[in-house]
Amino acid sequence: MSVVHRALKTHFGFEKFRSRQQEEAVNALLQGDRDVFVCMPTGAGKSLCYQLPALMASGVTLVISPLIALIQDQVEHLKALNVPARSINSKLPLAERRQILADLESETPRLKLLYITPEMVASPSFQPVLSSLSSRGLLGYLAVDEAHCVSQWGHDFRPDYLKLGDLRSRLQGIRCIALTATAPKRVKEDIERSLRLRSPLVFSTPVFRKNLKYDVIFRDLLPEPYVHLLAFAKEALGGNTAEKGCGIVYCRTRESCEEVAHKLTKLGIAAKPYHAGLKSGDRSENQADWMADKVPIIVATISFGMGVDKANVRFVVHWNLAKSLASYYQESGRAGRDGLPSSCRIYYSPKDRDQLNFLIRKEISRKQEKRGSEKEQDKAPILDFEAMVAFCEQEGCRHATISTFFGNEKPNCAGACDFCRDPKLVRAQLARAAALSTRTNPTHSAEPRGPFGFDPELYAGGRKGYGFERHDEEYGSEEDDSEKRKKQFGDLFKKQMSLRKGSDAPKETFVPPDADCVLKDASSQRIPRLTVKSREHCLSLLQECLSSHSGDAEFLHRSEALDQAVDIEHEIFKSSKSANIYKAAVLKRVSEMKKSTSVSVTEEKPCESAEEKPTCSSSAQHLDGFTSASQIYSLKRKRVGAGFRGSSSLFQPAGDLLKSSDQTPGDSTCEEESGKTQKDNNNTSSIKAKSGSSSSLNSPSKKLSRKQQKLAEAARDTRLISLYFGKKQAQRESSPEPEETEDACEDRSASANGVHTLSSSSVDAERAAQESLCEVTAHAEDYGENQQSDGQRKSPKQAHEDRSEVRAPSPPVKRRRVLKDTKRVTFDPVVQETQVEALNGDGAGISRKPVTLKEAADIVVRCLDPFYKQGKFATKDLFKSFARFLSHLLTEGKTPNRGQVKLEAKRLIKRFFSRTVRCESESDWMLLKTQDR
Ligand SMILES: Nc1ncnc2c1ncn2[C@@H]1O[C@H](COP(=O)(O)OP(=O)(O)OP(=O)(O)O)[C@@H](O)[C@H]1O
Ligand SMILES: [Zn+2]
Repeated sequence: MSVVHRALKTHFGFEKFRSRQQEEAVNALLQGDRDVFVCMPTGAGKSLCYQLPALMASGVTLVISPLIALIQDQVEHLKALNVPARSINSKLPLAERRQILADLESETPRLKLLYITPEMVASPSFQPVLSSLSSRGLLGYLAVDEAHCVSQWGHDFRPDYLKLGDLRSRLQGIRCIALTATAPKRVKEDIERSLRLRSPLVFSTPVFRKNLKYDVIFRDLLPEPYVHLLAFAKEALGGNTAEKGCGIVYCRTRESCEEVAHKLTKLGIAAKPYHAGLKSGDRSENQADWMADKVPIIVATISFGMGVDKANVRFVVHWNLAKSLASYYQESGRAGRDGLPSSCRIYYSPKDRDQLNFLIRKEISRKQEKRGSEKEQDKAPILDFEAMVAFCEQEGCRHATISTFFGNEKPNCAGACDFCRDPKLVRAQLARAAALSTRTNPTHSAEPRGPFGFDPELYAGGRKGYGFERHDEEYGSEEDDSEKRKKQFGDLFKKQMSLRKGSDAPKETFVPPDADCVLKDASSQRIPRLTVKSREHCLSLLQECLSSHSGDAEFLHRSEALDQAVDIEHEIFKSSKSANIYKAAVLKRVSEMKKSTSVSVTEEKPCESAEEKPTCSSSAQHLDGFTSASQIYSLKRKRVGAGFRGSSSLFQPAGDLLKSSDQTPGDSTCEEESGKTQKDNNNTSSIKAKSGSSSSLNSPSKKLSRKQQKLAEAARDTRLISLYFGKKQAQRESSPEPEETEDACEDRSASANGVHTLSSSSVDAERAAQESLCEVTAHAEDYGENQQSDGQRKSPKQAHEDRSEVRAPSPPVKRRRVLKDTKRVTFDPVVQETQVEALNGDGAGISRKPVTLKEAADIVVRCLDPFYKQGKFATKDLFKSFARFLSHLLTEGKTPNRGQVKLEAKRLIKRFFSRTVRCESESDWMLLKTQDR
C-alpha cells in the first residue's frame, strides 16, 4: 500500500480513490511543482483533493470558501474525522477564535486546514496572521474552493474572489489548487487568469454522467400536471419508495413548494416542503426526515442542496426553470451520486420562462442603476439563461447541450435523454407547444422564434444591457438621459409584452411580481386588469388594519398581521371575478374589521365605515381609483385642505384627518369625533402642538383625536409597507416634488444617522482590532458587510443611500408638519426634536417625554421589521425575543425619549447585523449587552 493510500485510509477511512482524477489531483499537489485546477461534478469528491495533501504536507493549508455555511459543514465533517481543521468567522465564539489565533502564532501550529471567507482573507486585519505564517514557512497550500466565483461570467460571481489574485502573488512559493464543479470554458479561463495559476495541471471530469436521464415536459400541455409528476416520481422511485431512494422537486417560490408538496401528499406520496419561510425547526425536521428516508420527496427552493450529500436521490425535478444552464447542471447533478440510474426532468412553462427572464433583467438593471454604468459581464446571466431556455426548446440531445456548454466534447448519450431516445416524441411535443402558443397569442405565428415563442431578440433592450422598468411608472417631465432611457425601455417593454400577449392595449400588460412578493398566486393573471401592484396595495391595507387592531401586547403583530393579510387577500382574490369586485371585497373586509374593532374600543367612536355613514367618507372615490398609500398618508400642502369633509374612513387622507377636527359639529356625521377631539384638547399631544405651528395651513386650533392619530399612523405605515413591496414606488415618492416633503427630510435624517452609525461602528471595530488580535474577525466581517453586491467597497454615502432603501419608520406626523414649515435643513433628529419643541414653545412635546417599554418595543419592532422581512432571523420567535431584548436594553434604568430610543435601536441593530449575517440563536445578541453598549 502506498503512503498516499495509507493516509487516505488513516484519515478518511477510504480504501481507494473515488476516481482516477481524484487520485491524480492528490498526487499532483503532493509531488508536483505546478498549480492544480480541478473541475469535477458535484459530489465527485473534490474536497479530498486538497484535504489529503494538506494533512500530508507540513504547515497550514488555507482554504477559501465563499459561504460560512459551507465552511461550517466542511469543518464539522473534518472535526468528526479528527482532522485538525478550523475556521475563523463571525459566528465563532471569542474564546475559540483566540485559541485558533494562538495556535497559528505558535511555533508549530497544530491546525492543518484553516477555512476562511474571501472577505476575511482580504481584510487588512488578517494580513499580519497571514504574513506571519508565510514568513515562517508555515503555509501548506492555498485551496480555492468554488473557484468559479472568481469569474464575472460565472453565475455566482463574488467580487472578493478577485482579490485572491493579489493574495496569490504575495504568497510566492505556495502552490494553489482551484476547485469547481461548474466551469464553462470562459469561466475556466477566467479562473486561471484571475488566480494567476502557473501553468496548472488540469484534472477535469467530463460533465457527462451517463447514469442521469434528462428530459423536458411542457407543463402547459398537461391536463393534470400534478398527476403527471406523481407518476414520474413513482416510476423513478421504483414503487417501494422506502428502499429505492428519494427525490427532490425544485420550485422557485415558497408558495409553489407548499402547493406541490401538498398536492403530491394528497395524491398519495409523502412530500415535505423546504424553504426559508418555514420555521427553522420545521425546515430542519423536513430535511432530516428526507435525509433519513422517512419522507421520499422534498419540495424545495434552490437554497436546498448546498452541502446536502445524499447518494440515493433517484430524481431531481425542476417544477420551475433554473436561472442558468450551469445552475441547472449543478442542481440536477444531485441525482444519482451513487452512480445508479436516475432521472432529471424539467416541467417547462413559457410563463415561467418569461417571469424569470423579467426578473433576471430587472436585477441587472437594478445593479446597473446602482453602479451607474453598464458592464460587459452584465450579459452573463442573460446568456446563461438563454442557454437554459435553449436546452428546453431546442431539438437536440440534452447531454450534448450540457457538454458543449462546458466546453466538453459531445458525449455518447446512448438514449440517456428524451431526444436521443425518441426524437419524434420531442418534436411532436415542441409542435404542440408551438401550436398552443400560437393559439394563445396569434401574433406569434408570424414571428421567427422557438416553439413557445422564445426569441432572444425579443428582449433586445436587455441584450444591450438595459433592464426592464415597470412600464406603468410615471416619468418626470424633465427627461435627462437616464430618464429618457428608462422611458425608451419602458416603451420597449410595453411593446414587447404586447407582442407576447397579442394585445396592443398597454393597460393590459401584466407586470410580473417582484421576487420578494409575498402575495399568494402573485403571478396569476386570472382577474383581468388587476395588477400585482393593486393587489399589494390591498394587502397592505388589510395588514395595517389587522396590525393596528390586533391588540397591543404583541411584539410581532406586524409580521403576524402580514401572514393573516396574505391569506385574507388570497381568499378574496380567489373568489372575485373582476378587479372591481375584488377591490370592493377588500374594502368591505377592511371596513368590517374596523367595525368590529371599534365596538371593543370604547374610547373611539368615530364614523365607522363608508357603508354606514356615507356622508362621512370618501371611500367611493378611493374604491374606484385605489387611493395610494402615499395619498392617505401624505401631509403635502396641496392635499391639505382639498380633502373631504369630516371623514374618518380608513381611506381618508391624513391631511383631511387633520382637517376634520375643524368641522363644526353639525357639518357631518362626525360630530362625536369632533366633540371628542375638543374634549381631548387638554391631553395635548405633540401632534396638536405641531399642527399648531403650521397654523396657516392646517387649522391649528384643533388637535387630532386618538383615532385620527392612529389612522394617520396607520396610513403612514401603509405607505411604508408599499415602500417595502415596491422600492420603485419609494423612489418615485421621494423624488423631487414641487414642495419638499417630510419624507425627504426623514430620509436624510436616516442617512445622517447612517453616517454616524457607520463611522462609529468602524471606529469601534478598529479599536477592537487594536485591543486584541482576536477581534480581527469582527472587523473583517464588517468589511465584508460593507461590500456592494458588485464588489466595490461602499463609500459611507453609498452605504447610507442603500440603507435608506429599506427605510426606517418615519417620525410621528406631528414632527413632519413642523419640520416642513421650518424648511428643514438639519438632519440630526435630536436637533430637529429640539427645534420642534422650541416652536411649540412649551417644551412638552412627545419627543422629550420618556417612552414606556411598550412604546420602545413598538419603535424597536419597526426598526427591526425590515431585517425580519429580509430573512435575517432564522425564526419569528428569535425576532420577537430580540425585539424584547432590545426594548428592555433601551429602557431599563433609563428614561429615554422616542428620538433617543430610535437612534439607539438603529445603532444597535446596525451593529448587530454588521457582525451577524443571520440571527440563528439567542446567543447571537448576547455580546450586544456587554460589548456594544
Ligand atoms: N475516495 C473516496 N471514497 C469514497 N468516498 C469518497 C471519496 N472521496 C470523497 N468521498 C465522499 O464523497 C462525498 C462527496 O465529496 P465532496 O463533498 O468532496 O464532493 P465535492 O466534489 O466537493 O462536491 P460539491 O461540489 O458538492 O462540493 C463525500 O461524502 C466524501 O466523503
Ligand atoms: Zn441525448
